[in-house]
Amino acid sequence: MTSHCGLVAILGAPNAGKSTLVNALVGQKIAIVSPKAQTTRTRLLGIAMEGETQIMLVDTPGIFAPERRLDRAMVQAAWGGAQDADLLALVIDAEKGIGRRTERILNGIVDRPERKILVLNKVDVTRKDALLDTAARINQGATFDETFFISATTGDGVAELKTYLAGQMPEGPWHFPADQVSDASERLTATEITREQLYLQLHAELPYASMVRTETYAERPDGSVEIHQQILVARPTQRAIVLGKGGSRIKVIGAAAREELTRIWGVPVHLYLHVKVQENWDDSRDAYREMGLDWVE
Ligand SMILES: Nc1nc2c(ncn2[C@@H]2O[C@H](COP(=O)(O)OP(=O)(O)OP(=O)(O)O)[C@@H](O)[C@H]2O)c(=O)[nH]1
Repeated sequence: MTSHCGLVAILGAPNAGKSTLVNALVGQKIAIVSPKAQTTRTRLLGIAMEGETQIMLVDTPGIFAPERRLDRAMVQAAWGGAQDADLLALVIDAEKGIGRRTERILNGIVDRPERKILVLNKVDVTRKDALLDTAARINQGATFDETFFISATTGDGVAELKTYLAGQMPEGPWHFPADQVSDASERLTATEITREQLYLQLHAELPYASMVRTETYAERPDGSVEIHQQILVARPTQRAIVLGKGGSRIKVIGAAAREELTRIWGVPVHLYLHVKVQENWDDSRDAYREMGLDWVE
């Protein structure tokens, strides 16, 4: 049989469920998911296999009106991820419907030559009439070749979507070995998993003002992995929040991240976290490079 391989760009407003969908299509967690919008910062490739077809999925940061430099860089990464795609998939939170952000993306892709599909997500929590109404309204523009109704969390409709995507991929050799699920390095995975725990364990504004940096990653002779990470925050008050009373919160964050990494890699992980105050960390080019983002003026 001839092999097929192609790139699908997953677009959508923050919180639409793009990362959850990529994980569902890959069949394994590769992108971090959180109830907070704008969790996804960098371009990350998920790799799904269906028979002899390799589907590369670009999980882009949710596109929104950028004001801060960090946000602008994320938007730039999002559109970069959509370049060279064989197919564009717009994911919409069906329960919320079409907001300004989705409209902006729609305007951005309407004239693009690629095949486009509409994915209405979260059908598990959406009323049927609202669902059909949203689908009909968006399809008035005749922008989309197909419409899918899915739930990325329950898996409803995901297999059909995957089969469809596979059928759209052009003929060609695979870009990755069949058992590879993502293009993220171990370092990046470690960074992302700790960042996910920061999002999950902390509330309020703090996570947007923080950055995780993996300083060292080393395999020990016994096969386990030792990782040292810095959590950069902008102010001493934020440091105190991350640490928690007597260091209790950083302990919980570290333990959860360590467990998750051990589960993903199947080897014991030793994780050391240090919280560091660095004012204006988000104004440094180095920080952007480490996050996989381009510096924007
Ligand atoms: N009920 C329900 N919740 C979902 C579904 N898919 C995703 N979610 C939830 O929606 C929230 C956002 O999901 P993500 O996958 O992080 O969304 P995203 O579009 O990648 O978000 P950004 O990283 O902000 O761009 C999470 O709390 C998910 O658990 C679904 O099918 N049904």
